[in-house]
Amino acid sequence: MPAEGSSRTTVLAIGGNALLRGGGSGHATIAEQFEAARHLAGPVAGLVRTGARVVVTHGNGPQVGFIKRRSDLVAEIAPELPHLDLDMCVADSQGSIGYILASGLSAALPPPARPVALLTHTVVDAADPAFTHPTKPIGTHYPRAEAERLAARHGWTVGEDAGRGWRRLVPSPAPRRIEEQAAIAALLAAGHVVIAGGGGGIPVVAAPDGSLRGVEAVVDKDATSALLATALGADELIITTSVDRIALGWGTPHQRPLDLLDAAEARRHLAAGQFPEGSMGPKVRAALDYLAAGGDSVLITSPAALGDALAGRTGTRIVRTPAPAKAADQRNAAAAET
Ligand SMILES: NC(=O)OP(=O)(O)O
Repeated sequence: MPAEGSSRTTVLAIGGNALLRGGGSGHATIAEQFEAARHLAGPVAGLVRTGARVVVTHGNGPQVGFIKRRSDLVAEIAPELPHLDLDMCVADSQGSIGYILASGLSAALPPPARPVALLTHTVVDAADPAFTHPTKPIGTHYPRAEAERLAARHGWTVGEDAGRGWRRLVPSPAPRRIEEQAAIAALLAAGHVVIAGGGGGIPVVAAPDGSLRGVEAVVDKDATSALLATALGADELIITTSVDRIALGWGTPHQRPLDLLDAAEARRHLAAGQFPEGSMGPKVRAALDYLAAGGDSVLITSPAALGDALAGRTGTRIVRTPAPAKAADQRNAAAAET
């Protein structure tokens, strides 16, 4: 529970993959996912103990693809069952992942803080060009030939996913508004750890009468996390990913981890192609969106390193204002040696 009068707010984004690591194949058992959630809960509880109000957002890239695939396969043997469009699949994933994360957090949070998983709708623009240009990888990674066979059979768009295999690609429009923003703020003020914006939010478009209609898309959870952090006036956005720190020259003999950089440097490296699409690119772009909207600081690190990163021992911090050159050089040089 935040200290009385505290208004420090942190938005912490967790990738859908983070719960699935237990299974080497990326298909962890449910028990392994609950175990992973218990591991994630420790650093979140640590944040809460510092008095922070914490919103946990999460990805669903693998899970939403599994749910969609299940629905498509069931259609072949039980065609009477309702088909699930992507908005339904995202809603399903928010329920199941929210359940798993809340379970892990419940055990770790200092009383009387309690987690609340909130179904969250993300309003997108019906005219977003992303609807005709699918880029968001979901579900299982396949060898190229298998992905192309499935694409031909089911009418999927498929593409290579950052060197990790081929996956189904779906539209990923930019998030414009979080429908439950005020409810999230109220839950935070009441002392809850709020799990929200899961899977980037249930993708909806708004009709002129204000009603919401689900659409066939999966919104990028880092983009939604940045928008939510901005909307809540959060003091910090933390984006967790598969590495402890981001790096220049990733995968080359000249790879250099980054400890501290400012928004202008990050923008320059992004434009130079240092942060690939489908991998670090969307995370750095989300960080820059948040900083451009007035946020002060973004921390990028892995879930396992989160505790150390919060203590300043690892992680990459991107700050809005120019980092003092000497301090940044010293910290990046030290990072390169580790
Ligand atoms: N929705 C989303 O961006 O999920 P991942 O981060 O798991 O891909």
